[in-house]
Amino acid sequence: MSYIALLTTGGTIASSRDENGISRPGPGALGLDVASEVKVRHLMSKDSSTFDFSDMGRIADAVAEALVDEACQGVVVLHGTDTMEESALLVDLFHDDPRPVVFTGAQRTSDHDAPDGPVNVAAATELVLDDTNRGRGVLVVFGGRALPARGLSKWHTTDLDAFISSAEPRVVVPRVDLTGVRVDIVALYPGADAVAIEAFVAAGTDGIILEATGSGNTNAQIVDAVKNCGVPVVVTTRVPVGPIEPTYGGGGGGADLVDAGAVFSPLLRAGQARVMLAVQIASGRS
Ligand SMILES: NC(=O)C[C@H](N)C(=O)O
Repeated sequence: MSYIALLTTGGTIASSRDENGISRPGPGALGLDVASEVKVRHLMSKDSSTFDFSDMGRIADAVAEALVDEACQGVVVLHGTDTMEESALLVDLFHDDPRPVVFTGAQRTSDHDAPDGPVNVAAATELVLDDTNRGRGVLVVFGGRALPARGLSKWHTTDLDAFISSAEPRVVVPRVDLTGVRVDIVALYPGADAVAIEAFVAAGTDGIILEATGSGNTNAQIVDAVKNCGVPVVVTTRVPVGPIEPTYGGGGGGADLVDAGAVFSPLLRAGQARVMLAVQIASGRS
């Protein structure tokens, strides 16, 4: 009999609040009425902000393992919203199977008066069962919308419609292990200097994501630090929406960053640009 594989990882959807109102993921009931054609596998019970590359790799492995069975129609992954964009992208990069993989979660805990988790899970399972979603890669179903994982970012801390997506074209790459890869994100702002870049290089970073201002701009000190850092540098922006382009000069513009050796991420924001660069670094090693 065919079925949907449901992988749980924790997050608010699996959380309840203690007497002080603090939310913590628990191993117990998700408050869901899962249909009999759903096979649940509890992977972990963590807040997604605590995830590292090995946790994300475990999720990618579990998705691949679930899809080994031909009777599995697709996979739903329950995941915290804080880093869903990173895990969903990692799974999407390796997902070369037409069956849908859908991430979802919740903004409200399962003990909330009006939890959003059950509706999101129902929407995610419906999406897996709809054949028109075959071949679309990894999707995120949340707050009434289905978005591609590629280009996803969390745009609202509490709204039930928590994500936006810039829908980059999909490219699938061979699976790699990210263990031991270190990619750091440097936030840029007026007056930023080389200290963070130099500290990450001293700590042994393999690559740096610059979360630049505007369409991908900064100042001459950062451009100099990029020129001298000796590791790959990818430029993204702190602006939530819009293309990232090297269209400015003047010493600290995006065009100067490119001249200094940086590469632009046309749409991905920092979290996903970091996963993408880590996969590229790991692929170069294997
Ligand atoms: N809404 C959520 O799921 C947030 C939670 N901190 C998590 O990412 O695990």
